[in-house]
Amino acid sequence: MAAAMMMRVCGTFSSGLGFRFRDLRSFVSAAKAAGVSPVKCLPERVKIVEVGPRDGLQNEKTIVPAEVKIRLIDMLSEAGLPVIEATSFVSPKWVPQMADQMEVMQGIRKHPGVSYPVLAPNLKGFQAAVKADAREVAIFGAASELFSKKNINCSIEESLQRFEEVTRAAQEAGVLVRGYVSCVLGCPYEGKVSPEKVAQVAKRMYSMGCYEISLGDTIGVGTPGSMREMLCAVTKEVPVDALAVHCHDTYGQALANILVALQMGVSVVDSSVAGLGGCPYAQGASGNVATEDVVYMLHGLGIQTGVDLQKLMDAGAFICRSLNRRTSSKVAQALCKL
Ligand SMILES: CC(C)(COP(=O)([O-])OP(=O)([O-])OC[C@H]1O[C@@H](n2cnc3c(N)ncnc32)[C@H](O)[C@@H]1OP(=O)([O-])[O-])[C@@H](O)C(=O)NCCC(=O)NCCSC(=O)C[C@@](C)(O)CC(=O)[O-]
Repeated sequence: MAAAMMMRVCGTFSSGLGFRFRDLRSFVSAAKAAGVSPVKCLPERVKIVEVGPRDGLQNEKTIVPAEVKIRLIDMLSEAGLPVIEATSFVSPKWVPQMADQMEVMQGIRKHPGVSYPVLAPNLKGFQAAVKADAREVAIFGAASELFSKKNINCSIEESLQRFEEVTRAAQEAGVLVRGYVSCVLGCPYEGKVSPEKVAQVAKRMYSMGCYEISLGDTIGVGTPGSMREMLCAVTKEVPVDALAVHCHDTYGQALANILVALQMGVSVVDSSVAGLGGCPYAQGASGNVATEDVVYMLHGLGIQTGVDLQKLMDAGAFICRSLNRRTSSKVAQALCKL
């Protein structure tokens, strides 16, 4: 009886197919009433959003040639990643590494069924992205005023107004929009960020038409405890099946934080091949969680991703060779010794 109830409770909350609880608290209460632990619920399939070619490379001091970026994206497509963030349409004065965005977009082999979103902070970036044939863009805001100012040179409110222009234009052009909220578990300039502030910004971005909101622990300070608290607040405002988590691994908490998010019904995870990455405007931010490590954990939990781990590691080895860098993926380090 309890097992059947658990199947029903977990199935509706975490599959992302039929979210019937108003918020996470209702779900947890229902699970407890059924005599089952809500933390045992995991999705059957997770969508991995590979951010290596953008988030992974944007902070590299030496310019990576466009042909290397193109080869990396092609290898990631071959590894079965369903979403690969390809580049950014931002100011080349702010992020010189992404100045070759048009060449990259024109050089990659677009696999059917794979999405290649690009960052677009404003209408100018959106229009350039459309010219480059992007079918999906990502707008990127923050839950911290100081980070917003440092990263995109405007207040949170000004950024949301700019994003509304982008989402309106995108709707007219039939382009999908994903939204990022940065600093959801802490800010390099302001310190603690309140879960309610994160929920408020996420709600605004979801209401203006973002199909998915990626919650960024930009400097990797979160723990499973703060991740749970933040998701409790956000799931009151945005359906859990429209949420993704984007964890940097500065304090070694990323996999644990992702596991908590999965247990709470999130089924979209951002990660970066070889653990490359870091935002140029977030002091102290280290790399994103490595895609290899996320895939290894998910497959170990019996969760499908559609990703071929060996081909993914080949892509990681390729980019590390090109950057003359050791991989940050523990899984790649371990398996390469075999
Ligand atoms: C937003 C701006 C442009 C504002 O920058 P601004 O200087 O305030 O912009 P502006 O409107 O005053 O324009 C200044 C100049 O930039 C140009 N410009 C204006 N817009 C564009 C554009 N889209 N593309 C190309 N050029 C642009 C514009 O044409 C003008 O050129 P000028 O007349 O001087 O020659 C700037 O601050 C910027 O580009 N910031 C991007 C910063 C960035 O890319 N950060 C990293 C990504 S976010 C991140 O990594 C976090 C994330 C997403 O991964 C999640 C997480 O981990 O939390």
